[in-house]
Amino acid sequence: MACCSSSSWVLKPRTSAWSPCRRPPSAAGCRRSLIVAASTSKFANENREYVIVGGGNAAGYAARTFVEHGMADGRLCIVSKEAVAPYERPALTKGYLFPLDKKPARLPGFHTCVGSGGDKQNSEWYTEHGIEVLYEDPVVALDIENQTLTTLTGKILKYGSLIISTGCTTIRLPENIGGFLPGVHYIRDVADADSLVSSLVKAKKVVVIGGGYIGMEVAAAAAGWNLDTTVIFPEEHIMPRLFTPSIAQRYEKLYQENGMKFIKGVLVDKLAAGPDGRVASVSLRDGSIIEADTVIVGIGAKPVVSPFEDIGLNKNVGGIQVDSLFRTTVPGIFAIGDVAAFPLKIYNRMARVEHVDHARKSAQHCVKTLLTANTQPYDYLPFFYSRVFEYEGSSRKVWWQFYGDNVGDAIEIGNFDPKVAAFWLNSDDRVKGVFLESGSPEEFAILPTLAKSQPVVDRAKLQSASSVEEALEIVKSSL
Ligand SMILES: Cc1cc2nc3c(=O)[nH]c(=O)nc-3n(C[C@H](O)[C@H](O)[C@H](O)COP(=O)(O)OP(=O)(O)OC[C@H]3O[C@@H](n4cnc5c(N)ncnc54)[C@H](O)[C@@H]3O)c2cc1C
Ligand SMILES: NC(=O)c1ccc[n+]([C@@H]2O[C@H](COP(=O)([O-])OP(=O)(O)OC[C@H]3O[C@@H](n4cnc5c(N)ncnc54)[C@H](O)[C@@H]3O)[C@@H](O)[C@H]2O)c1
Ligand SMILES: O=C1O[C@H]([C@@H](O)CO)C(O)=C1O
Repeated sequence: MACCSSSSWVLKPRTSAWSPCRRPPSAAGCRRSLIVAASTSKFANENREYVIVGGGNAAGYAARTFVEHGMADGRLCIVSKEAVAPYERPALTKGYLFPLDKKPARLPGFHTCVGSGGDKQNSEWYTEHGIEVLYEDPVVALDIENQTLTTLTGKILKYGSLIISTGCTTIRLPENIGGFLPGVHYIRDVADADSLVSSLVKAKKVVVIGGGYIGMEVAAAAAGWNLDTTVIFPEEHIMPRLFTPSIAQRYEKLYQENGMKFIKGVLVDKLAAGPDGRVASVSLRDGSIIEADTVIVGIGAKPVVSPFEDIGLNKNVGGIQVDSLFRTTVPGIFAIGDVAAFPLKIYNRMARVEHVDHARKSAQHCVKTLLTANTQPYDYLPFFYSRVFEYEGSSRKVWWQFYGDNVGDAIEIGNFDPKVAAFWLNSDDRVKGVFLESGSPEEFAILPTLAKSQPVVDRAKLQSASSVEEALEIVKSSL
């Protein structure tokens, strides 16, 4: 069989609307055409038809979609800053931090796409599918005119189409207040998680700074290690961007029952080192000092836009601006996952979503658009979740999911025994967002339909529901 296109390694024109041949190439055929084209090119061996920058969650799902379309073999290159093949990042603050005697998750156990029931794509999987992966060699420069990328080690990669999936990086406390001391941890990748585990094995007093996702997941993990743990954050309650004060209070009580201490409404002034140079204490703006041998900081993340600023950024939500097909303002260049500022069609606004469901779905949608005649706009329903206290022997596992938009008034039903639900209604009594803790699989499964359909409900009837089951029935019957 002839290769899909004898010109498959001749770079395509930079248009986001080109439609390549869709016949699956034979692996051998494609590799032959690579050798022929490369030897005649000015950029010998440097031409790549499709390049993905970033080897994270979105990249793993994008690679799978290339394979599904028969367009990976000999055509796709992933340039990664990390040393390992793409993995399901959420595991790092969940199974990865289980106590060492409670079977913690380790690679290769959670490479993408196992988090959604797909193949475990380890490094051999990429080799077998003819995908070139450049590890530990971040991209440091982009030349839009010449369609080239430069990596840290000096490789110059000429691309046909480029997908940027550089994700986010952790926001750090400044060095001059002790944010870089030994024993102070941030957690974004598997190397960070390993470093944290090496501190936890000898830790006695842990301070967690930040009351968001990282703070709550890492604090729950520290409880599993039976460590004296204090969580410090500037707001009134945990998870301030999503939880209502009342929902937060229920979770805080559960954490306190597991030995956690909270210091709320205060900012950190300084982290100080002991005689061994490691962090020894955390001073707060109110003058108090808390001893700590291990500090974990989770104060948010920011999109990694460098060195891609010239492509066009979104001023309001940050990140690289794309349209509903993940096309940037430069033809042939796309952005997906945490770094992409995209039109959130359902709410008619631009958004950046720093959660794994969007990373997976944006990757699939973008690659489908690139490889087929797809012109269907991305129509995303925001989905966030967390799971804590999952380790064997924990007295109470916690699993919540949220779909939609947390705008308007929240109506809360249930006693956290273990279920609780919340429904956000706008001024027209339309359901905008739904939250559920410890629901059954069937109950969780109905949530996206409720949030997507946004039914108008009888507010008084919903408020008087005596159980989560009854409340869900009321909303379902309004569809
Ligand atoms: C600890 C943790 C736990 C999380 N848990 C959950 C959860 O439970 N549920 C949920 O919905 N979401 C969770 N998230 C968020 C979720 O992991 C992200 O939304 C998702 O990983 C985004 O995928 P991405 O591919 O856009 O970015 P990432 O997965 O961050 O991948 C980006 C990759 O690009 C690399 N990179 C950056 N710059 C360059 C460069 N110049 N050249 C080459 N490579 C580069 C990075 O090293 C990284 O490997 C969690 C995040 C973290 C950090
Ligand atoms: N289950 C999940 O979806 C999940 C889990 C872990 C991480 N993540 C992702 O990882 C990234 C980082 O998470 P995160 O928890 O760091 O961010 P976050 O935005 O969820 O929480 C940041 C928290 O930091 C605190 N804070 C902010 N500035 C501070 C300061 N100067 N001093 C002290 N506290 C301060 C606030 O309490 C705030 O709630 C995000 O993209 C997040 O979506 C998601
Ligand atoms: O989405 C997820 O993927 C990982 C894990 O399931 C992979 O095995 C995890 O902990 C999630 O929350």
